[in-house]
Amino acid sequence: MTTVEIPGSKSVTARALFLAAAAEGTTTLLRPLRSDDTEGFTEGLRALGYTLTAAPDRWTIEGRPQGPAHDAEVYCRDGATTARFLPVLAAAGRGDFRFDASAQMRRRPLGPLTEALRALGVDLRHEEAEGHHPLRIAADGVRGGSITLDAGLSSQYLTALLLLGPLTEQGLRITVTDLVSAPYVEITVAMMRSFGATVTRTGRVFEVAPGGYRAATYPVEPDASTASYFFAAAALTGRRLTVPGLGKDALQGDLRFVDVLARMGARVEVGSDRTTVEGPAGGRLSGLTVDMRDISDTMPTLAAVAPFADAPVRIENVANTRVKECDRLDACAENLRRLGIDVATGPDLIEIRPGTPRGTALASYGDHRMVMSFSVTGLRTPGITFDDPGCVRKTFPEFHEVFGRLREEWATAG
Ligand SMILES: O=C(O)C1=C[C@@H](OP(=O)(O)O)[C@@H](O)[C@H](O)C1
Ligand SMILES: C=C(OP(=O)(O)O)C(=O)O
Repeated sequence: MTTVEIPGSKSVTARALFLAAAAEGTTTLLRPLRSDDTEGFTEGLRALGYTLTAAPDRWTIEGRPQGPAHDAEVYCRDGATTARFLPVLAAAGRGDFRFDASAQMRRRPLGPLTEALRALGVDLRHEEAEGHHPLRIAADGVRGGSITLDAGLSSQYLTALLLLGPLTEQGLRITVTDLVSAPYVEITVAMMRSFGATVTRTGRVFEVAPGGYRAATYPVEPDASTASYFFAAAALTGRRLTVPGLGKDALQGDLRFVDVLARMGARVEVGSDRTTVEGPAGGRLSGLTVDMRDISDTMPTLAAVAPFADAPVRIENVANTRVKECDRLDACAENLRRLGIDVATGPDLIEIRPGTPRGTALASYGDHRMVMSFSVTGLRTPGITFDDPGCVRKTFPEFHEVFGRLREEWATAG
């Protein structure tokens, strides 16, 4: 049996960094993710005037409940958590702030979030395209109140506003008209409570009380989206693989990817503090139709193993994957076609037909998930290469070493 240690969750690390910065007192994060996204987040916090000490598995952050207090420029790199959460932290402070991001992140929308901030009285201006980075905020605190939000394109808009709630004078009442990636909001609410905030949800209405956050010692759980590549690898090769640290109490919805693998014929055990997947003999997977609106970061993982199923794999309700690091529906379709697989896409779906992939050069699209997903295909298809394998640095800089060791272990075991 194989055990793979997965690095910390990007989503949990980003939220913990925000909460630590906003809290009264000194927070310690245990086993945070060290990757381009989280380094971008800490670099942004430092630019905003926060003090962080980063030993490898232990970061400490001095909170500043009054928020950033001097003018600053922040470069958010490719990270949407950085690009969507930090402007909100700045808005709660005082000063003139400018935020910019990479070309990839500049293309990704944040209009519903910046509109909501304006509705709350924040003086915010997009420098170039409306609803996109770069942007300027002349911050003078946020009074709070009631807003309506469409989070149908990204749950991160709602997460950012929820995080802001306790930092407002009067609290926030957010009525959500649509919500994609809903489990990420559950992570947000659970973590806000761990840092002392009061949040309630009644159907589509979230209420957040004022009163700030309290520092905590916070252990970061392993990243469930990253774990999906290893679970898929076991499913595809008929092996048994365990990921410690992700069990029944895990915060991340992406762990539900193992339920998809179970429907495809894998044996899945979700224990109190670990999850094990055992692929069917010979990796003979079943086809299926699955709605991935809640867990769409794992859509490319499924797309990459789908050709090996005995019937079509149809993934529905994933329109939002078109506004990620790349247009993931088109990118997956292009790469599957390069592998010789028959595939169809619609505005919000992809259908992959069974086939035998032929090894070839694939396009990375600067998207870590494209590279990690099709590396799994490579377990059964020799000769797959990528034009930009290093883009895994966004969430898992050591991916190729760790995945390579797994390949070797399995090759030796026969
Ligand atoms: O809040 C978060 O940490 C995230 C939310 C999801 O984004 P969307 O809500 O934009 O789908 C997910 O895809 C992203 O990787 C991380
Ligand atoms: C979409 C992703 O990242 P983000 O939105 O946080 O940039 C991802 O990690 O797949």
